[in-house]
Amino acid sequence: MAVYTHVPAEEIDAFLTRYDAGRLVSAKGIAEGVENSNYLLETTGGDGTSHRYILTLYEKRVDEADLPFFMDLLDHLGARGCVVPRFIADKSGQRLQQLGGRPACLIEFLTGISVTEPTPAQARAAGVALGELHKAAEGFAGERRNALDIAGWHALAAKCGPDFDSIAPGLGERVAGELAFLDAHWPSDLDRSVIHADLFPDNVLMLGDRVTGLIDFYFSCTDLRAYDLAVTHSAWCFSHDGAAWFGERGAALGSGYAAAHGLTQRERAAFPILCRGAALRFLLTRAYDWINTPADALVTRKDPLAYLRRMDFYASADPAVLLGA
Ligand SMILES: Nc1ncnc2c1ncn2[C@@H]1O[C@H](COP(=O)(O)OP(=O)(O)O)[C@@H](O)[C@H]1O
Ligand SMILES: N[C@@H](CCOP(=O)(O)O)C(=O)O
Repeated sequence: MAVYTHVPAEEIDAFLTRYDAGRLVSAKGIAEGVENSNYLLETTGGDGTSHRYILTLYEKRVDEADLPFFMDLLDHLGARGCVVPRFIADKSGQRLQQLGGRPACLIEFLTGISVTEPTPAQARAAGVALGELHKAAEGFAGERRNALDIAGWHALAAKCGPDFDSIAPGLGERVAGELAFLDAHWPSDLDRSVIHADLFPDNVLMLGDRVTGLIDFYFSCTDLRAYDLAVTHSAWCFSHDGAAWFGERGAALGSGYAAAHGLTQRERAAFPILCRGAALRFLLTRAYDWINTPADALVTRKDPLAYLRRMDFYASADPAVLLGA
């Protein structure tokens, strides 16, 4: 469960009086997620209708100064037909608040379920949604540096230092070797745009094969567009432990993305390296969290080694099979 900051229900009820959002009926900490504290709120309006909202308190890696970028991006994407949640303004037009000593926002609740074992049809729908997101992001004026780029990976690796080997013997050496490989081979000539950068199945809400919501844009940034597809590939096309790769999902994801956005030959050629980078990025944040998560946080830490297995797979896979024919 990701709740780092505990807010009593009375405080949430008082907080809600700033909004035209009704009175609090229930507030529940949300089990999923690792970055922020999230509550699902249910309220009743004056006419007796009930409403649901997400209350997010920003922790850890989210810098308060970046919140206007995320808000503007979701306004831009929402206005262009992407199913993304709105940040809700209070009675004075303010969207960014403070609660429990943290920056906090009230956010539109979107229906849908996060799939745990995506079918190829669902992977294709995710590819289409990512392609449409990239199309909709064209013309967005905001920019945000990716704090988790290669320089950021080096910095994280240095912070984990000797603790890597407490996760698995030899892990520090593996990470150093992969960083050296990526330093030498990371492409610099591919198109850049605003990307989601964390489009895991738990950040895509679906009903059947239909995408009903894209959430959790708190890693979104300006970076290589095809790197976003690589992140999504690493998250959607493997078993949770990273031991099994599902080629049909990869082909479906790739064909959905290519149909909605298009993928150049240079992006296809660089794809295996982008996937190695994506695998290392999540290995590193998971390893850092494995070592540093506070003991009293209600959060399920994610296994770094599940991303070491993906990294190994990408390093040895036939590049031609990753996105299908
Ligand atoms: N706008 C939303 N509509 C519906 N559910 C949401 C929304 N935002 C978050 N959630 C729920 O909260 C969970 C955690 O949110 P997320 O933004 O992924 O957290 P974190 O940033 O901590 O990883 C999601 O998996 C989803 O179940
Ligand atoms: N997707 C990352 C962790 C970030 O959590 P999320 O709930 O925001 O996706 C991972 O799986 O390591």
